[in-house]
Amino acid sequence: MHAVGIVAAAGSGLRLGADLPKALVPLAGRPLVAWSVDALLAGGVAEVVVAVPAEQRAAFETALPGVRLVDGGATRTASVRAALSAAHDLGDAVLVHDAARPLTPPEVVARVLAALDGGARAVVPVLPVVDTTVAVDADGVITGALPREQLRRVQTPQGFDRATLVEAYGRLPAGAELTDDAAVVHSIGVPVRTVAGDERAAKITVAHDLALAEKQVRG
Ligand SMILES: Nc1ccn([C@@H]2O[C@H](COP(=O)(O)OP(=O)(O)OP(=O)(O)O)[C@@H](O)[C@H]2O)c(=O)n1
Ligand SMILES: C[C@](O)(CO)[C@H](O)COP(=O)(O)O
Repeated sequence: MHAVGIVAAAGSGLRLGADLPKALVPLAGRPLVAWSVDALLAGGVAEVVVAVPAEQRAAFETALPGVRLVDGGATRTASVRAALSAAHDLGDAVLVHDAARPLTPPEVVARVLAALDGGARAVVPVLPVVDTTVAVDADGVITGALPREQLRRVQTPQGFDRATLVEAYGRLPAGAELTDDAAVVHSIGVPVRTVAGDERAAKITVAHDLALAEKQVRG
């Protein structure tokens, strides 16, 4: 199976609050996006396309020499759509990954690829929910507890049969924004399988996450 990786790296990282785009923020001296590209390649992806903020393209070319870059969009959905258009002729599988998950172990990538190889059209890595999880009303008052044994936290990379992902994005209305790519294929009725995720694949969202990742790298 020839798998192409798409790395969504065009976000600004408002919640992290750094003075450069989140994907370029260094972790142990290397930009987050470089770690995430390497994770995909180490796990068995053959080549990678990275969606970057158009106005920062030169900085990304420096951070990722020789890697194919495309201009991302205003939302994650738009960025993945742009990269998928650029990559649509490549490979029979596509793995979509967040630049913000730099320490994803290669085993997670390999598990996603193995499930695709086994015939799945859509695969996501997941983790159990470990806290009591509740719904609240507009005033923040709990309206009920959710059955956490049925809930999962969804990570990336998310893997797809290429034709399925292309069709799902093709049928998604322009301007629609979904929080991940599994939701895009689910919206056209494709079953999404799950494989085990990994706590080390945590998303860097706020400064505390970056501090934890630094500790993880430095041991
Ligand atoms: N227009 C966008 C927005 C997000 N992303 C990417 O989607 C991933 C997950 O998004 P998130 O962690 O929310 O990143 P940001 O949107 O940059 O963060 P924030 O919401 O704090 O600004 C990131 O790797 C980010 O670069 C993207 O490619 N294009
Ligand atoms: C794609 C994702 O990482 C799966 O958990 C998540 O939906 C991204 O959410 P964000 O709000 O764009 O960080």
